[in-house]
Amino acid sequence: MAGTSEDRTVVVSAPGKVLLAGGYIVLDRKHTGLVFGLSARIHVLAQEIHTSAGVHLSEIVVQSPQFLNATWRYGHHLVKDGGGIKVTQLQSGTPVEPNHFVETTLNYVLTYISQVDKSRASHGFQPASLLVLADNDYYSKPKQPSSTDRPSSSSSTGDHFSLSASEEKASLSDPTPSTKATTTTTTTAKGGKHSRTRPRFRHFGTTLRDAHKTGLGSSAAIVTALTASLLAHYLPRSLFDLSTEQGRRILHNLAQIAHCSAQGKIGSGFDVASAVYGSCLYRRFSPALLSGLPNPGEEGFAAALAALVDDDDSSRWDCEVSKEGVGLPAGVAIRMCDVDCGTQTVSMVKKVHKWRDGLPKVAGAVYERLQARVNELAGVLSGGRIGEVGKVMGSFREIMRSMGRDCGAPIEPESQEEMLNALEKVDGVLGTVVPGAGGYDAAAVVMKDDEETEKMVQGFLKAWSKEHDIQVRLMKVRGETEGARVEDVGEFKSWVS
Ligand SMILES: Nc1ncnc2c1ncn2[C@@H]1O[C@H](COP(=O)(O)OP(=O)(O)OP(=O)(O)O)[C@@H](O)[C@H]1O
Ligand SMILES: C[C@@](O)(CCOP(=O)(O)O)CC(=O)O
Repeated sequence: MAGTSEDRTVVVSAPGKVLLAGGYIVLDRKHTGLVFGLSARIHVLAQEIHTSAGVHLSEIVVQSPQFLNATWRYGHHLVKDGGGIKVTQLQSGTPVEPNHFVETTLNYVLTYISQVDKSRASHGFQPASLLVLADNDYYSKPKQPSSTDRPSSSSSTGDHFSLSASEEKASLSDPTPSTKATTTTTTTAKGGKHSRTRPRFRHFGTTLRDAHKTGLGSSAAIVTALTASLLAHYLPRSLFDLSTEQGRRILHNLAQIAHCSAQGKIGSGFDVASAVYGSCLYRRFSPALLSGLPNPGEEGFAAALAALVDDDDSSRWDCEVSKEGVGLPAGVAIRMCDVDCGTQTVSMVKKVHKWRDGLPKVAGAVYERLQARVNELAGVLSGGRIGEVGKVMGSFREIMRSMGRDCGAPIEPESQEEMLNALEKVDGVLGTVVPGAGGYDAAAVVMKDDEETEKMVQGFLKAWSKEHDIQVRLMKVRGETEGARVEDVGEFKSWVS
């Protein structure tokens, strides 16, 4: 929670997503998608930077301590003719690659703040530090060195499993059970035991560019959490309060606009919607909504942005987020299997759209069939009809596969098909799917939520990995209904300066 008026330290987190059913069709306002929020969250801790007496600093610093070369420093200025606030990345020492999502979000959110809080004109933006902490499942595990070359001491340099200074900070001083590091014991090449500590936010030993994403929607989660933490840090509660319906609407609208701009395209926005609201049946907003908005820095941008974000006319913001009829049966979980690959969604969407535009009637009928499965799946899951999950998911997969064949996009590649078919035979597994756009992103498994099933699935994936010389693993992440939330700063106190 934000503290007193002097202490504006705040942590906001936003969940990742899994579009269980509705990929492609959800790009069309006629249709909806069934999206679940995930327990993997991106947290952003916003705090003031305290400067020594006489030192004047106006930087906003964003840092991702889990990656190499991931500190972005920004200066900012007010652009004439209502062009809003623009940030400029400052370089000192080793050049740092720009972070387009972070920079764009700052442009939009600082502009919005300066427009709705007139006192900003006189006192500007105090320097702030924004720390991004992503749950480990957003990225594939760094490759484990083979047992013969694994160093025997975890302090050796270059060992991705050793603790970086920041990891030590997190794992050693985190006070609550949920943030405590877990210790696992492995057998070394010489047969000795070797303990290593797994911190809550691990260091991936790579730059962000080289990290292997698992496809949980990191950009939507970071844009949403960064937007919310900036709003909560700089604005008084009377202007932004995430616990209210109005606060969530402001967050949703602003994050959607910033995310679309950073992506350079207008996706359906299901990922930002679930980052804000959690699991839901989602109908997209009309893309025309954003067409009249000037770009950051252009004349009239600030006023137009604030008017659009604050617009509560539902005929303009015509997206629909329905949480009713979305849920999971008791004792059932959505889990994810990382295949350590990742997918180029954009090229897949192009192929599907080319096919749809060439054969509108055929495609229309296929989309209708997919929509029927989306609705059925939502009904079966929220109604607790466990016995029907497999059939509905199987039928959804079949139509997606056939659409993929027709348009030449690997929506359910053969390797995934084979693995999922075999996985569905494991006791306790109810259904599987390659979610979202499909391809090689992490696969989703709807399964019984008990230790026995988890063990069997893990055993299956281990054997499958060995047999096929790949790395497939059951991630810790699970479907979760809650959206963006303010976290207890106390849980992050080792990161507060
Ligand atoms: N931990 C992080 N710290 C800072 N920026 C991040 C972090 N994680 C993601 N980003 C930003 O998000 C971008 C990744 O966005 P992209 O759309 O490629 O992936 P994604 O949203 O995870 O994709 P998918 O929907 O397939 O999961 C990065 O280039 C970076 O700008
Ligand atoms: C293809 C699409 O419908 C879903 C993409 O989902 P994902 O990024 O693969 O989870 C695109 C979109 O909805 O923006």
